[in-house]
Amino acid sequence: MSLLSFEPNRTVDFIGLGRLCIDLNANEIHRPMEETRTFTKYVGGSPANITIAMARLGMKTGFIGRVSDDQHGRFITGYLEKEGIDTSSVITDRSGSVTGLAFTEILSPTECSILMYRDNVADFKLEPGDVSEDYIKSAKSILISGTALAKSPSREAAFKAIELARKHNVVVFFDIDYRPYSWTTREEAGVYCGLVAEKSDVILGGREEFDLMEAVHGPLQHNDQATAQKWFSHHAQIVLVKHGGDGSVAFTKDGRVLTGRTFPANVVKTFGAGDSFAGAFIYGIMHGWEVDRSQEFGSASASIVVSSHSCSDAMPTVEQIQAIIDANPAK
Ligand SMILES: Nc1ncnc2c1ncn2[C@@H]1O[C@H](COP(=O)(O)OP(=O)(O)OP(=O)(O)O)[C@@H](O)[C@H]1O
Ligand SMILES: O=C(O)C[C@@H](O)[C@H](O)C(=O)CO
Repeated sequence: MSLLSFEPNRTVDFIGLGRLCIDLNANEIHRPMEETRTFTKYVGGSPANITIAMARLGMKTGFIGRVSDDQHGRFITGYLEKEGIDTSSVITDRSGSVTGLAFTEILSPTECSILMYRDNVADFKLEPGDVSEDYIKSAKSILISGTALAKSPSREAAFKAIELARKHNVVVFFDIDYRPYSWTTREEAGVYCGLVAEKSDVILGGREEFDLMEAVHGPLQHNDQATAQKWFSHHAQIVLVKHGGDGSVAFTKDGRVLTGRTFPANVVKTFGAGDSFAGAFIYGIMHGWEVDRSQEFGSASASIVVSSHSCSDAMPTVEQIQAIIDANPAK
């Protein structure tokens, strides 16, 4: 019995909301960024990556966000359109804002860091007026990423989108996506992410991201099962806790606990695992797959993206993911 019901007669399967940025991934890997001379430019931003993942998997997708009024903003919008993502709610911000830049440093396959330039970014200029009720009610699902809650008016736009989603039976996926550089304090992040988690149908996050919310919306459990029960007392039907190379654990409101395995990877960089996992996991859930099959699909996708230099460009197709699964049958 499916835990979630997606409205059948909707023109859009999935809408992402939040940051549209640019990743500048160091080409000279295995050295500090001080020694890096060249970077490769990709579209980035966690919700953008996840939406691109969904589009690459053949889903009808759209995005609600703002881009800067410059070459970077046009690059991002053009890329989304080439991927078949509807950009009718991607707005060019004309306040002089800039595009968020993520400079990534790849010291080793397991030591990666991101240097974020996010002053005056366009994505935080998203306004409640940019969120169209007609657009929201045209969708089966919407993704809210936690960082969209870090600054106003983006915060209010995200809350408006959630209220409209609830009103029109649009399934709300919440990726906690805690990025310290965008928040004033951890407590602030905990407050707002917790308020969104209370309204969400599916919550994805790492252990420390759930701890962040529980520090405010207490009690602190450091226990995945207890964490899931907490959010089931609100709206959640699925709580998924990501554990990096150790896989993931999914909890369903009807009492199931499902462990997601990982797949072998020639790891180039660790980041991008969460976004690729989320895109393929959500794909599975939206196709009515069992949660554990969706976890497996997400993990296989992540193994491809962590083995790649990029995040968005590397998001795989259904066939590519299935090939990983077929080559690594469960024991
Ligand atoms: N080194 C790895 N090799 C193979 N699969 C991995 C690896 N790291 C993560 N994964 C897969 O990706 C999923 C999500 O990874 P993780 O828990 O690191 O998410 P995250 O912290 O959100 O990632 P990100 O670094 O993109 O923010 C894991 O549950 C696992 O299935
Ligand atoms: O989400 C960000 O702002 C950074 C991403 O663009 C980057 O690709 C990443 O860290 C993915 O996990």
